[in-house]
Amino acid sequence: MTNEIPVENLTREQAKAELKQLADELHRANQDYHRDDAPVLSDGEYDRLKQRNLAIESKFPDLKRTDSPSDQVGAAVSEKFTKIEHSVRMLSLGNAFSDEDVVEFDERIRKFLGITADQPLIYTAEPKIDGLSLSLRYEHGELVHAATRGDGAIGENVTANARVIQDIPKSIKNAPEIVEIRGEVYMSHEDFFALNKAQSETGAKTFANPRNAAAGSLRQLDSGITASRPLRFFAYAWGELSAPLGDTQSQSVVRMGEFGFKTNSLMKECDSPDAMIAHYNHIDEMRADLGYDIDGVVYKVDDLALQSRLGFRSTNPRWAIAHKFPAEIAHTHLESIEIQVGRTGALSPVARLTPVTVGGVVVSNATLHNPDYIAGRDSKGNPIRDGRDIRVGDWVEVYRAGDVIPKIRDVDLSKRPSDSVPYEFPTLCPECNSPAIREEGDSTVRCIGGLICPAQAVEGLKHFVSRGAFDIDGLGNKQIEAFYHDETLPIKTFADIFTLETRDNAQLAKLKNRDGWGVKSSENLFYAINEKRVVALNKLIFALGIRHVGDSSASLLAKQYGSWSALTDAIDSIQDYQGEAWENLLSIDGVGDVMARAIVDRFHTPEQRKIIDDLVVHLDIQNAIMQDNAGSPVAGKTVVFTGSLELMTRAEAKARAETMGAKVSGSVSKKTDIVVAGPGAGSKAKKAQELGITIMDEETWLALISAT
Ligand SMILES: NC(=O)c1ccc[n+]([C@@H]2O[C@H](COP(=O)([O-])OP(=O)(O)OC[C@H]3O[C@@H](n4cnc5c(N)ncnc54)[C@H](O)[C@@H]3O)[C@@H](O)[C@H]2O)c1
Ligand SMILES: [Zn+2]
Repeated sequence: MTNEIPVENLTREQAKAELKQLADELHRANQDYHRDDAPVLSDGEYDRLKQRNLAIESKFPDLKRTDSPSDQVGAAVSEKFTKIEHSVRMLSLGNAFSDEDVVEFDERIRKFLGITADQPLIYTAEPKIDGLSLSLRYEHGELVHAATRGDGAIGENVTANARVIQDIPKSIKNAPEIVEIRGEVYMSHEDFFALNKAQSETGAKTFANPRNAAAGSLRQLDSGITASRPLRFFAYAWGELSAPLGDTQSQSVVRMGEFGFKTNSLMKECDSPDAMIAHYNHIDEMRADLGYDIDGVVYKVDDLALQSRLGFRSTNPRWAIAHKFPAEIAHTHLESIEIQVGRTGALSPVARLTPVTVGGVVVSNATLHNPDYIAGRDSKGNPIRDGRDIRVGDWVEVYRAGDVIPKIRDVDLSKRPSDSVPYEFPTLCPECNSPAIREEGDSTVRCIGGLICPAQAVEGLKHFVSRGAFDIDGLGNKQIEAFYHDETLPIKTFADIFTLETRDNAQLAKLKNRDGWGVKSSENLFYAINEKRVVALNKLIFALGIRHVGDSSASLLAKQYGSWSALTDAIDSIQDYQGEAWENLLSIDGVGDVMARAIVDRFHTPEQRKIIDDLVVHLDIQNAIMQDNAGSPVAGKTVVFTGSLELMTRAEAKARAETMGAKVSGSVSKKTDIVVAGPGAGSKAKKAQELGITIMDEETWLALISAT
């Protein structure tokens, strides 16, 4: 919704229609998030839609719907659970997104209560835990039931599950007859990572963030599953009480601690908006080191007598507000910088971060682009971030926009450790120790090791088998990694893929004994590989993974040269990036100097060339219909030369035929279209005659192909 109309310009009609649409969208988002633990929108986007809905409603109060999302808490309970009606409603919180919002919150409260600016008013400020809320009812000190928030009035009965959470006491001492303790069920970062790892090892579903993991784990029908999940609980509020727990918010929380609940040690009493904001900033700074997710800071009026005078408004208490952290931005430590080597040898710096949840997703890596970006320069050499460089140990600002890879936007110099040193970009490839070089005008540093570099070799193989290239069923990234490192039956080069079956049989079917492979799956793999021995020229060129040559460039090259031999002959004849063949290559629309050099370099480097030559002997490469030959009389035809040729050599005849879009074959079959027979043509000409195939002499053939 980038081109949405500003709220002040909306007509009544538009406002009405949009309120309907927002109600639907937010209703759906609430169900995805609260009932199904599977949000589709990011939290930032959800908050934005909700704010817009609110803004439209305040401009057109009479258009506010009866099912307005502003009046709803969470989502209706899932049918999976029995229901529990809350004796005191479980509410949501109003939001503050800026410091001004906090100041206004204080002003509103003072105005409501008639407390002037010079009179004291105490607030508590505490982390807003990003989990899901749970209400625990104790009667005579015994836990009798536990319920999720649900839609605020009716929650899901998760009593059996609450009983298996360690932080939740089964009974409490010295408590009033009826006590409802409310708080947040959450999962620590460490436990979240361990759970996801275990889940993925058993092929079970993994969770996007600790909140979803906590919600998914609590809302289980089998409490055995809940018990196996490391859930934690912080107490911060209460529902029905037969006697108060204290006179203030702070006292009540202390009392809950005495009952045996965990309470948050970062809760602080503040006497002004400034103090609240200062504590918010302090908590923001600690955020990355807490070990669990928080998404803001909650401020509450401390005095419970004032809280009850303030009361509620729709779905929120008037006496509290959640000051949210910006959803798509987070701050964290840069623990180290790692270099990843890609298929083209590019050394990509990756920041390893202390995990932090940004926009609902846990982020532990971010791209640092290239050496310049780390040093604080853009591609033109202009300073970025005012020239601030990025160092290991720094405190950095991470952001995500949409679904893109997280990035580091800025660094806080005030938090830089005094012993930190500027990052030195490696001059050797970390994978193969070959020199890593930065070419003129290129912001990227590259390993020159080519396919002797294991990183490039593995990435090159992954590309080779990818869709759009050889696309071999059953041979994906995971299998390539495994085969590359396998000792008995390795795949180190392209050709190794096509010799896999022979090598395997020679070793008495080793593959089928390997982990994850059986007779059937190895046979399937060999079948899939054999199917791909016949390959279109453009696919082969693309599969080689030559730098700058994507699939459309590969098709252009294939159309230009028509055949593999024409292509290699042309490139082999190029010297010092000059001459006719070089000019021809450059003349292809879409092939520039940089790409042309990359192609020539690839074919002219002996080790690299050997890899290609070793590969093509296993393939049946199909010619491309050449662009210029769309009208060629022999385009797409299969030609056989037999007998001795007098006007040209065999190699030349083949190359020229291929240049014209024909396919040259060594033997005559039903698929043959033309047989060019020179003197002494024997059995092939005879067979052609029997099959009724066109037979012509060399001269006629030459006339035919030069006619166009
Ligand atoms: N991505 C989505 O599609 C989607 C959908 C719905 C909701 N959401 C997210 O949830 C938020 C709204 O959910 P909400 O209704 O739970 O409101 P909320 O998260 O803004 O605030 C209310 C909740 O805060 C929790 N909380 C944590 N620590 C607390 C503390 N110390 N004191 C008091 N309460 C504390 C309680 O569970 C309480 O119910 C949105 O802002 C959004 O971030 C996202
Ligand atoms: Zn290398």
